[in-house]
Amino acid sequence: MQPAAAVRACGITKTFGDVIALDGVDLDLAEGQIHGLVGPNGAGKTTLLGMLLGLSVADGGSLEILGSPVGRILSVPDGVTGFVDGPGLYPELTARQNLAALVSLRGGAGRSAEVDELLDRVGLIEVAGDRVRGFSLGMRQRLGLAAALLGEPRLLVLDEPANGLDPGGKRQVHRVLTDLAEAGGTVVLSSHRMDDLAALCDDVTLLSTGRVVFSGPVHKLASESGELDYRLVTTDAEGARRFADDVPGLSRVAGRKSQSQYDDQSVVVRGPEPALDDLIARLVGAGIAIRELGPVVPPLEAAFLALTGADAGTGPGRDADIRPGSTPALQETSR
Ligand SMILES: Nc1ncnc2c1ncn2[C@@H]1O[C@H](COP(=O)(O)OP(=O)(O)OP(=O)(O)O)[C@@H](O)[C@H]1O
Repeated sequence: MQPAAAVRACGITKTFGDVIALDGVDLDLAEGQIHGLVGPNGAGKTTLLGMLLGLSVADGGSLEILGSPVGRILSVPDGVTGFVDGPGLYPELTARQNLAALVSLRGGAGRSAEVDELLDRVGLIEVAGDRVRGFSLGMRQRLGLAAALLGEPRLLVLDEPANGLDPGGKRQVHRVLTDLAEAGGTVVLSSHRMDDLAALCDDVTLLSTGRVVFSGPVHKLASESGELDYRLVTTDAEGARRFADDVPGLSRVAGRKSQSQYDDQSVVVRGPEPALDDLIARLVGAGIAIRELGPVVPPLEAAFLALTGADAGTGPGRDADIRPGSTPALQETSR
């Protein structure tokens, strides 16, 4: 049986004056899923998330949240929580008092055990008695997440929840979100970090200028990357270049200078995977060992750039194929 839909959006439009923020967006989120929303700055992610939180209404299209239709009024069903543009917190109150205030606003006095349990889950129990005014960005994010988790939401909506988090904090937040989804809750979050989305999300929706340009499993998005550039570091760079020039379908491209100690020994090639396999087999056959091999731009990032039309000139050596016999000059970048 298909899981029930937590969100069903069809043809959502939203304009701000002349700006079309959302332009016929469809979104189907199954219950128990973690869904990622990704896209360039200004793509419409926050606008869409705000709508799911009842902070704004669509100009056109239909929206159903947790089985209830949402009309043209600012409201969403019970069980929807989250934040966009950072969590709203009381700076003069402590972390514990912030959560307790929310509990009592919702008529749930006497649930202090839940408050402390949540503070513990997001890694703030040690600073539960400190005023939020002195909290770092990452600590505020953690507290905002704890606030959103009060009362066990059925749909949790988060705008860049990993913003400002250190690696440990990120892992903690990932665990909290995964636990919620395993318990049947639905999470929809935006992020600019493709690696975070890959680690966390079942499906992703890629928005570009208010339109959906991809929606589906993360691994399928990766397969939209087209041909990738691969950097190879071998024990014989000159030999590797010669072999690369001989492999049909493979071209050598100029690599950007990276921090790698192997820069002078690396070769960057572009082509389909079978051609890359052919090169590897030839190198190994010739006794040239491979020390490093990987895509220069990770596949998810490459897919993002390709589908949003943002890849022109961003790849290393784009439009700078190297002819056999020439020496690849590593390009300096400003990074
Ligand atoms: N309240 C508003 N008034 C006017 N324009 C707005 C408003 N909110 C959003 N926009 C515009 O709508 C478009 C989409 O904005 P939105 O904030 O949804 O994008 P985003 O994908 O979240 O971007 P970012 O990654 O930079 O946060 C942008 O062009 C933005 O300038």
